[in-house]
Amino acid sequence: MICNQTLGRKSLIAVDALRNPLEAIFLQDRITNFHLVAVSCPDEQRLIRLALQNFSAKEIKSIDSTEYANRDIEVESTYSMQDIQGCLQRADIYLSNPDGDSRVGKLTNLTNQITRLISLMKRPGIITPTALERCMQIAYTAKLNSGCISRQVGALITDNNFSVKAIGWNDTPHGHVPCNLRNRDDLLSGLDKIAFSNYEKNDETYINNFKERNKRYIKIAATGRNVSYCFKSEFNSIYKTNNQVHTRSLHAEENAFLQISKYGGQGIYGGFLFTTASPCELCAKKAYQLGIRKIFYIDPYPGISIAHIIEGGESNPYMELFSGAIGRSFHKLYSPIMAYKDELNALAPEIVPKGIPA
Ligand SMILES: Nc1ccn([C@H]2C[C@H](O)[C@@H](COP(=O)(O)O)O2)c(=O)n1
Repeated sequence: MICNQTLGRKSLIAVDALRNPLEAIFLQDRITNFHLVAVSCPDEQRLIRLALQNFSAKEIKSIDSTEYANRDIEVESTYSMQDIQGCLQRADIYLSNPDGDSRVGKLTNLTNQITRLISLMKRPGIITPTALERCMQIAYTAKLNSGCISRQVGALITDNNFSVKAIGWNDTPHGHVPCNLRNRDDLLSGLDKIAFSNYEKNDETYINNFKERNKRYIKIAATGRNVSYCFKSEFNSIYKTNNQVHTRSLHAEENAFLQISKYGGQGIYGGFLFTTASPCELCAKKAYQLGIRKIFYIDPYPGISIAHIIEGGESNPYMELFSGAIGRSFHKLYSPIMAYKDELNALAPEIVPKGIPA
């Protein structure tokens, strides 16, 4: 919020539209009261809406090829091009706009969310977080524990009253060394033996491929960086596959489900799953089988798990895009500047009732 000196009024500034995550990070790092707001809706709704606005299938394909282009990190222009997915992952606030109708007067759902947000920006702590925000914030915090070098995901399971039953993040099984703490040179020079599997240490095809791929990282190792690696990528590069099963980590959702089997707890039939990335096919099957009723998510994880698993059969869990503040914006918007009681008292001079000695 800035003060417009000519009019003597406070203003909020909306920048429309940021589509590059580095641009967004630049502003997030420099402006304390900057909130990166992602307005999104389920993909099928997005397509309906574009069609309602008379975009042809060809035009939609062309927009998508720019906004959701495949990224090659070795090409310099990658860092300045549009990357909606990258921006979604960096957002501080998510607004969900699932209505098929895009006429402004009809956007009550979106308008309500924006009104709430502006009230919080003007007066942090004026209301408390929603149950969805509270729960997703826990999942969001949990994800930072992940030692996965590809993507960090956090998950939370609650019953249908939002009472927390388990949390999880994607990581290797307890006892295995997480990927961020392993390095290529240790495997090749036979150090840190416990960190590597017998397969990695002994399979000739794997080792030969690994040595070949290692050449590109030699310069980086010389700078002192820990050159860790993703086993899934190494393995898939040999057999020219893209098999997710080879990830060393348990998925965040799976880990949360397993906490209950491991340490005991309450059944979660009919409960809710909060996850920072929508579930893959394997986790979607587990959630379905466990009788999870609603799945709240932030990033759509690529794949067919929603259409193929979640929407199949007749006891479908309901998928809901998360809406609300997360991470640093959660703290900024919900931390009152001073206790509200003190603010009211400071504004209203005390009245001493008659008859009571001062
Ligand atoms: N719903 C999801 C999606 C992914 N992951 C985790 C598993 C791997 O650790 C990592 C894989 O990310 P990527 O497929 O981007 O390599 O993310 C997860 O825990 N839950």
